[in-house]
Amino acid sequence: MAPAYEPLLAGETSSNNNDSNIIITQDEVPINKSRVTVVGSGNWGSVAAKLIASNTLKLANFHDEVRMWVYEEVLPSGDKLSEENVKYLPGIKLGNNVVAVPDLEHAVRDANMLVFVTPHQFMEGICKRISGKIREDVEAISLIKGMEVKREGPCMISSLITEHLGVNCCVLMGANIANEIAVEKFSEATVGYKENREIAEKWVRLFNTPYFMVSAVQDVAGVELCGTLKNVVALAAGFVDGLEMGNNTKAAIMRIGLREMKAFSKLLFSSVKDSTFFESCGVADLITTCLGGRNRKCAEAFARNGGKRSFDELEAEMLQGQKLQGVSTAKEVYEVLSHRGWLELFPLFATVHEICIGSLPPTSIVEYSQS
Ligand SMILES: NC(=O)C1=CN([C@@H]2O[C@H](COP(=O)(O)OP(=O)(O)OC[C@H]3O[C@@H](n4cnc5c(N)ncnc54)[C@H](O)[C@@H]3O)[C@@H](O)[C@H]2O)C=CC1
Ligand SMILES: O=C(CO)COP(=O)(O)O
Repeated sequence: MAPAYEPLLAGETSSNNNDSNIIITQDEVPINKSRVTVVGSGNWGSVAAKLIASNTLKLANFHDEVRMWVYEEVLPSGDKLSEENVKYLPGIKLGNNVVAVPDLEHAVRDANMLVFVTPHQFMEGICKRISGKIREDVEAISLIKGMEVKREGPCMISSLITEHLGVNCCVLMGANIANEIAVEKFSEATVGYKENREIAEKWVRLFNTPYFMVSAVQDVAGVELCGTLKNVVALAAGFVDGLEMGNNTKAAIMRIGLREMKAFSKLLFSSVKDSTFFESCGVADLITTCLGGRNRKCAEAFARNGGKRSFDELEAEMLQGQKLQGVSTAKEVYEVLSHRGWLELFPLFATVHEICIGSLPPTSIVEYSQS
């Protein structure tokens, strides 16, 4: 039997048969069809479902239907989120083959490809709820930019998924502001994988479209740390914008931030590759987030208000249910830095957290970050 990730043969099309797990290729070789569930239905989660659903219709080795777990608070009575996520992605059709499922266990139980894309703070609870309730052959991918800090040390979200669910977990990160991809503007993304290149290629095929170009690198930690840490630098860039310090200052902050991202990643995982920082997940994501992301936007407002309005207040007012990842990531990074005695090595990361909690004024971003 050919593996499910066997490249498609020319002329091969979807069988459109949702009732069977087996299809027959032109060579009469039966292959397993994969079932995909997206866990999360926020701004990026909805766009990810749209990308995937456009491909499962075209690719023969995937079932057409894509289930999307919808946390109950987003279900306005009577609205079908499978057509449009009126709260987190209004005005965009996700595809008729996206099925919104409010029950988490029901959403994941038949899938052998799980795509995790929720704000990072909810992932541990989600993993606990589905542990032991998923198929044994599940492959997972995390699109989540963030980390947890445990007593033992930092824990990336892909590791959290692997530890709780006992499954292999790739990551997909990149310069991917969701609202731009939703209207099919061109962008790139990076899949990070540990060992199994064929699984990574299967994920690439599931996400890749003419306007969303995906490539894979063997550096799961590097890719995930890039996506996670750039949110801290984006806050610094937002402070600079709020203080109207200009483009040169912002570029300087981005350069110092990139240097800290690389140094921190390599101190945590010696396997992290320099080349990863030149992929979409690295410098490109840093640039787009510092120019147009939500973390930048809220940090700009925070600085304009002289730090007098909290991030929680600004998030609720400006993002209407969407979640900032940078403020909690800055805290998590700070905990690692203090615990390991690295605070002096990472002045920008440390200063961002101290500004967020009100220990330093926003103007400190340039005074302290350079030392
Ligand atoms: N939005 C974007 O442009 C991009 C986001 N990302 C990353 O993707 C991840 C998810 O982001 P988004 O989809 O944008 O989410 P979002 O920022 O739109 O957050 C809202 C989501 O959180 C859910 N939620 C709220 N309370 C919850 C709870 N108690 N338990 C479980 N879920 C709850 C909501 O139902 C909704 O699905 C984040 O790590 C983010 O950094 C990555 C690339 C782009
Ligand atoms: O990760 C992102 C773009 O790649 C989005 O960043 P924000 O969460 O700051 O909007």
